[in-house]
Parts: sequence; structure tokens; C-alpha cells
Amino acid sequence: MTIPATTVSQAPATGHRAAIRAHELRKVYGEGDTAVAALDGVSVDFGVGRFTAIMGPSGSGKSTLMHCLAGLDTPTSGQVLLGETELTGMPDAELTKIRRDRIGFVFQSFNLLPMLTAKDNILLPLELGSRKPDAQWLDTLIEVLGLSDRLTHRPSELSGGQQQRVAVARALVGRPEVVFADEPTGNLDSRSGAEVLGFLRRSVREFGQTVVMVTHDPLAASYADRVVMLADGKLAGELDQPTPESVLDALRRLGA
Ligand SMILES: Nc1ncnc2c1ncn2[C@@H]1O[C@H](COP(=O)(O)OP(=O)(O)OP(=O)(O)O)[C@@H](O)[C@H]1O
Repeated sequence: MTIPATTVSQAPATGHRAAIRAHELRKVYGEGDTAVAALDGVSVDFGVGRFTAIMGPSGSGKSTLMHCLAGLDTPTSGQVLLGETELTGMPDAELTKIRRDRIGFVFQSFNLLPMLTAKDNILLPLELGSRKPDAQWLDTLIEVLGLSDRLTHRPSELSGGQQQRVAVARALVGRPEVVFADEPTGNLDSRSGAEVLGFLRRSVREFGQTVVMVTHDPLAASYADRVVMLADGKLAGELDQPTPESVLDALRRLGA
């Protein structure tokens, strides 16, 4: 059953307008005796201009939720709405355009193209969408991310932290409605990780970006405004203004 966008909660619990919403999402892998409900009826809103971390024990459905929200995976039932656009049921070609033009991605493994310079990697989503960069915004990103003297380097000539900062610039350059970050600090040392997280937080506070991040790390989650907890494919609570201690406590209560 498809529910019209207008019937899905219009006033998220956070009191913020939602950038992206999941309504009764279910994702079942396999069939019969071996079927696994990776998501088992998840309804959650992510407010505009907020930084939300998704946490939970291993296998709780974090990646599946992020992939369904980002249009990278198709839920078995339920809805995903990006603004007022329903992603569920959308043809692949249209979803590809939405991912390119309205969503930014930061992955654990950076996912930069090895043959392109840092600058060309940053500009790639705009190039693919035949969009012109906003020169001032591009300059701001490059400066704030400390990439000015690295723009002509290829990824193999950059440190992990620098590569991830290029990936963050690439995710933000088109001012997407949501940036999804999947374990963005998983391959970084603690100092580079803190820089990337600090920048993601700054993009939210200063530039109004919406960020949704999956992480295992309570310290990383404490950079967010809110933590959404999953357990066994269901929502298992949330924390506002998380600290590493409050996140660790909540995870312990879930048996993680
Ligand atoms: N392609 C797949 N086929 C079958 N089962 C899958 C598939 N992808 C995920 N699952 C199962 O769905 C459940 C949720 O997986 P998911 O990767 O979303 O969890 P997670 O919370 O991201 O885990 P982790 O923290 O270990 O990365 C797990 O039981 C997993 O084994």
C-alpha cells in the first residue's frame, strides 16, 4: 500500500521540518525459514539542519536503514520521503538523478576516483549533473577543509584524512538536502577523524546542512545533535545532545 505523502506525520517529534522521513519501513532479506527482517517497521524523521547519528548493535539494521533512506536499496514495504518526494517505487533512472543532485555521500572507504585530481573529484557530482559550481561556496569549502594546496593532487598522493576531507567537500558542493555519512571515521586516525567530524558538525551549525551518520563509535556520535538507536531492526530509543558517556550507557542497555 502506498500512503500519500500528506498522510505521513507532518510534525516530526523533533519540532524541526523533516529533510527525510521513513514511514513503517520493512526490509526482509531471504525467504521462508531463512528470512531476516533487517528493518521491522521503522518510522523516523531527520530534521532539516540537524546532525543525527544512527547507532545500535552489529546487525541491528543501521546500514540497511541508511541504504533505504538514500535510495541505494529498496525496502520490502513502507515509504521514504525526501522532502515531499517519495523515493519508494521510483524508477531507477530517476533515483540515480536524485542521489546525484539532492543527496551527498561520505563513505568509510572515501570512494574517490583515483585518476582524478582532488578538485575534479570534488566537482564530479556537479559535472555529472551538468551543474555549475557556486564559486564562492566552493572556495569556502576548500578553505574550511584546508584543501587549498592539495587540489591538483590525486587521491594516492593524499593522506587518509585529506582524502576524506575531499570526499566531504564532494558531498557538500551541490548543497544537497541530506548528506549521508557511513562510518566516515572508520579508516582514520583519531586526529583526522575529529577534524572530519568537526567539519560535518560545522556544516550543520554554520551552513544549515542536514547530516545523517551511521557510526559504531560513541565519541563520533557525540558530535551529533541527536542519536537514533536501532536494535533488531526496530527503533530502540533516542538521545538528544549526546555525550560519549550517555551514548555508551544507551548502547550497554541494548547489550551492544
Ligand atoms: N544482503 C543481505 N542478505 C541477507 N541478509 C542481510 C543482507 N544485508 C544485511 N542482512 C542482514 O540484515 C541484518 C541487518 O544488517 P545491517 O548490515 O543493516 O546491520 P548493521 O546494524 O549495519 O550491522 P553492522 O553494525 O555489523 O554493520 C543482519 O542480520 C544482516 O545479517
